[in-house]
Amino acid sequence: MHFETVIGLEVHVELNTKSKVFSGAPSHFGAEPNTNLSVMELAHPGALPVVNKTAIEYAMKAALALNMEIPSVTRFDRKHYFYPDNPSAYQITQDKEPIGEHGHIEIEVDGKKKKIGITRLHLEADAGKSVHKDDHSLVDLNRHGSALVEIVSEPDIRTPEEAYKYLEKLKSIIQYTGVSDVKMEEGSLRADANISIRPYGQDEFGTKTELKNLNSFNHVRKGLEFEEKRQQQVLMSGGEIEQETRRFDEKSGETILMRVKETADDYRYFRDPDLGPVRISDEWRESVRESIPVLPDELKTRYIETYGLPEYDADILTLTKEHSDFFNEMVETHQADPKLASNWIMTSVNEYLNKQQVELHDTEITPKNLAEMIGLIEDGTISSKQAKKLFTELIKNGGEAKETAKKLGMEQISDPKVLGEMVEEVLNENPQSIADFKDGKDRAIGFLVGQIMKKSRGQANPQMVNKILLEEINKR
Ligand SMILES: Nc1ncnc2c1ncn2[C@@H]1O[C@H](COP(=O)(O)OP(=O)(O)OP(=O)(O)O)[C@@H](O)[C@H]1O
Ligand SMILES: [Mg+2]
Ligand SMILES: [Mg+2]
Repeated sequence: MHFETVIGLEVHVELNTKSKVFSGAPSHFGAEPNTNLSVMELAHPGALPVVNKTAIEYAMKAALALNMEIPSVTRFDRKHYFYPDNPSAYQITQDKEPIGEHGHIEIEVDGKKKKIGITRLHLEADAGKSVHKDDHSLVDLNRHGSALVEIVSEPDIRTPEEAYKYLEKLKSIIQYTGVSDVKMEEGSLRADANISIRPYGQDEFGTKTELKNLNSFNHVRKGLEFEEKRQQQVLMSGGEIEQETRRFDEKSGETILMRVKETADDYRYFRDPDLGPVRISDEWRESVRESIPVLPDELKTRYIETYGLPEYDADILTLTKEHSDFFNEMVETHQADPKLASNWIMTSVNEYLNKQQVELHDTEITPKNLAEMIGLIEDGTISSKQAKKLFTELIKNGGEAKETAKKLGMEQISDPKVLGEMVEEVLNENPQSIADFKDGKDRAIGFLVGQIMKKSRGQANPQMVNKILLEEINKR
């Protein structure tokens, strides 16, 4: 039997507001445990929430960037559950009237574009953290009450690869808006994946399982691939899928049962009586819309249409804001050739970042020195082989391209007189190669060029060597 996979993603994004969503306590990452607190987070009797206006605006910004509609009134509800890191025993969230609804983003898989619907985006208070040590548990409430948005996709995703692309695109859009750092490793972006399968042609969805503990987009993809196969095996062997929450185990690459959901959780949602409705006027919504910077899709089109870049390049350059800002500055401020700039960023720069597991701002390469370096290749001052070495030096230790090239003794020899003498010497030393070339063995030229490069310790300008060499051979 053939099955179709159905996937829906829940993504939590922590907003980078200075203070928490319902109190004035600070909310920066990395503080000493239990220092980002106020009476609100501790749920002291009588503590009252006040909604953070910036958090509302950031949530609106994210919603608009995701093509969502924003209603004129949005409200807050209490979602109840007991947990040691939740002193009030409820979470302030939004149930029926979220800030954003009916959005979508466009992804591309194997050259095919596809729209993935986004059901809703709502604003809520993040939870605290329990840290388990030996035989006891510690509670850190620093994250408790930080402004969090949950972005819920429609079950429109059909493959683990589409899920990966959706996350990549969502992350890049949110990053461009500037409302979150979207760093999975710091917990400012977290994803849960819901997945079910059904026989092809069947209308109803199958029973879904929910994957948690996904620490990277790669794990999302791997976890979904495993789960897809596991569910198929269960159905093929006559079993039934249980509605379960499972976690992804990175060591084995398998998903492991955490708990079975027999019924829907009873959160006893009700309107938070301490928080009034938030009214969103057309003017407010439109002023937030205007504050949204150019988003990756628009930038991508601009790269293709204005700079003539292939779609492939444009995609990679717009994956992070840091990359496209870097590229823009190379091209606009330092007049680098767009295609050459793109090539260097996509290959050498990205290879270095992947290998060292760092980000652009952690390195010493700048739009200025990379653009200068490309200029040196273009005007023949350095060879492309030398450029590779110079690049490594620049990205590690920085410096101006020209000066660094000089320091590394890299300037190319382009003086025809000096090159002419070298050609002369090499030809005199290798009469057999000249004869071979005249017999039609083109490979002899390569050998001769190699000898000249060797003589010049790699500094001769190869194009000029080629030209002079051919001229001289033809004279003999
Ligand atoms: N049969 C299904 N197969 C795969 N995905 C599904 C299926 N039904 C729903 N989904 C997806 O599961 C997700 C459900 O998220 P939602 O936040 O609405 O509910 P929840 O996870 O049950 O609630 P909570 O946020 O309290 O955990 C959505 O992304 C939705 O598209
Ligand atoms: Mg949810
Ligand atoms: Mg869920």
